[in-house]
Amino acid sequence: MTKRASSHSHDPPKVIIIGLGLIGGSVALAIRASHHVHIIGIDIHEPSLQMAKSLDIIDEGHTSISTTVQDADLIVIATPVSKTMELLASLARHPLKVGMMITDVGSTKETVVTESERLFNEHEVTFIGGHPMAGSHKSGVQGSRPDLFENAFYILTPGKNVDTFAVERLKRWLIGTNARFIELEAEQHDLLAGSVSHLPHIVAASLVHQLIDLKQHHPVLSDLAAGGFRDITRIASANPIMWRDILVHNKHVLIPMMERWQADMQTVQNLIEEGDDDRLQQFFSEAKRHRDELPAKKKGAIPAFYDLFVDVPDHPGVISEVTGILADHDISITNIRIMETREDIMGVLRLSFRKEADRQRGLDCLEAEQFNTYISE
Ligand SMILES: NC(=O)C1=CN([C@@H]2O[C@H](COP(=O)(O)OP(=O)(O)OC[C@H]3O[C@@H](n4cnc5c(N)ncnc54)[C@H](O)[C@@H]3O)[C@@H](O)[C@H]2O)C=CC1
Ligand SMILES: O=C(O)C(=O)Cc1ccc(O)cc1
Repeated sequence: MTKRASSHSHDPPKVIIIGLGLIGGSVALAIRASHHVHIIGIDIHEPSLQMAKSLDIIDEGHTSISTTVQDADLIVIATPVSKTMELLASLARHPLKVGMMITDVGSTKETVVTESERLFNEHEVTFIGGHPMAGSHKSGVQGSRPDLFENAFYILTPGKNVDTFAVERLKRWLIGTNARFIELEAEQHDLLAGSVSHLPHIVAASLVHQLIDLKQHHPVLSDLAAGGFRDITRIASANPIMWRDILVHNKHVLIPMMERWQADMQTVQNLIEEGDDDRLQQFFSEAKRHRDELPAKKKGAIPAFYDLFVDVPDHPGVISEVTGILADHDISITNIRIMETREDIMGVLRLSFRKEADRQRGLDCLEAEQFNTYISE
């Protein structure tokens, strides 16, 4: 169902965000940063709406789509994918403004794009699938940031009936994300996201499951599972409902990938059993070569951090001196780690920043205080 525009021409455009979590909130903030708009948030969880309102992410909030959608110029659906499918069906039953646009942010694209093509076939509205390839294992609107997608790939999957002007229009809406837009076929998107994001997520969760079993007999294991284990399993702390939906909607990609994964595990097992040292080493060196070739600074499904290394003399108080200099210049760091203590009693601090600009400012002010800093890719 579509209807003619009814709002007054001087009213700011109306943007509706359905699902005010980490991603919905961050998209709202990015749109607000670049447009004069009225933003309506819709979420079944009332406290999320209140939080979004108090953080000035939305202008008004509602717990159902009801009548609010009819004047919308842009609707962004930012719920777990199965809910997105239901919401698309529900939107198609509502009167919508002619020429308005709907997009989503879900981690899988094919089922959503196919469903939208079926539902909006007769409507004068445009649906373009979207997937910002950045985020976090933390969920909820309180973690929203306008720069969450800065420099990240933001994949758009326009269906076959969508023209290039509509894609440009959506990019303009999302310009405040400062993301790098690329267009892919939904099918290709799901294959690639399956490989770099969905399968690794299953593996991370499965590693944690192994730990649960062993921990029952060896309580000290939790303490030992710091460092590498924490890094490789960080994503297993993400929202289980969201990940359940991703697996359900990317089933046909993930099943063959998991078969391949199991075959690879079997191969490694055979090499160990056969004592084939050469091929075992080859297994690791080939993986290392390809891993080392991955771009270091680009944001992808695994967020990159901007690291700065600082030589520090090994004396008490030096760490607070470094962090104090950064705090004095109002520069936030996301992580700090003592890398090594060298024989010549110098240590190395690794400081992680969220943005390249922050790292550069950090470098400038630490160098000004006579610290030796360097960047290593
Ligand atoms: N978390 C991440 O890092 C990324 C997530 N995505 C995708 O973004 C989408 C949202 O993820 P997050 O923001 O992380 O989740 P979240 O859990 O932070 O937020 C989801 C929000 O949707 C609301 N919601 C659920 N059902 C609803 C319904 N029927 N109507 C209205 N609101 C409803 C929830 O109350 C919640 O506030 C998912 O489809 C996910 O696949 C995409 C890129 C990155
Ligand atoms: O936290 C991380 O490293 C992520 O990989 C976040 C993420 C989760 C789901 C996506 O579809 C995209 C990015």
